[in-house]
Amino acid sequence: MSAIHTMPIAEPLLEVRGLSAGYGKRAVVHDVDLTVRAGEIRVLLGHNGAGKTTLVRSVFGLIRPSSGSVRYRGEEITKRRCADNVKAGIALVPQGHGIFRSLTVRENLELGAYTADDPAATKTNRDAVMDLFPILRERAGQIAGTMSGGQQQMLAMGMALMHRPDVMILDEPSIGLAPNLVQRVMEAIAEVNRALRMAVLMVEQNVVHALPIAQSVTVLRTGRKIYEGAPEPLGDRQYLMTLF
Ligand SMILES: Nc1ncnc2c1ncn2[C@@H]1O[C@H](COP(=O)(O)OP(=O)(O)OP(=O)(O)O)[C@@H](O)[C@H]1O
Repeated sequence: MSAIHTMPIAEPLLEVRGLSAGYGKRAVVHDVDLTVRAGEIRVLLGHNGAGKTTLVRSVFGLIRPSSGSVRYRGEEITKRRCADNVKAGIALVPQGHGIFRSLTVRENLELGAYTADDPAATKTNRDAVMDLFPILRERAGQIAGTMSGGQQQMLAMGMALMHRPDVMILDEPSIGLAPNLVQRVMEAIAEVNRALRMAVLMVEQNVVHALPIAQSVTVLRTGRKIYEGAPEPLGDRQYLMTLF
């Protein structure tokens, strides 16, 4: 008798269902479903203004959705405060890094653990983050704003990792970076995902650099989901053009 081998499907960590959100009376995201499974990298693609940032900020609790729900590990978290989401294991690295430019790298990492009240754990986590990003150890005493854009992005991720999240939401980590730095940042994201088995939801416009590290992809156009699936079909430029 032959056995049927199937890949185990990882449990869903974040489940977004029918989410709509906007600003005042203006609806920007319409009825979007999206799932992030444990350990995967899901890339959220779409043009400028497609609603990607609005969607991830709504998931994280920075914007109150007008309808729909967000569940984390099966628990309803729609409209929960973002500080509680951070404590529960969700991290957001905002567009433009969100670092404190006039503080040192070390101080930034310590501020990344601001909701933790265990100095010993903070030190252990800081050491672990510096093992993952050796440049942050080398530059520990440097003023963060004087580092390169790529290094600042690593620091922003390092700050998010201080809480040992299970899922990290990255909003356009490639923005403003030279192509060689984009490549390095993508490799760092893939490495963090592998080493920590941490799920990633990454907003990107840079299809060329984002697709190689994606395990699943969602594409938004004018606030609606128009593609959901594997990254491979999007490698076909002509097909991609029909979506964008
Ligand atoms: N704070 C705000 N107030 C009002 N409208 C906003 C606000 N932020 C974004 N918008 C509008 O919502 C729409 C979606 O913006 P959003 O930033 O979510 O898109 P995006 O896909 O992330 O784009 P980008 O790649 O440029 O960041 C845009 O038309 C934008 O002008």
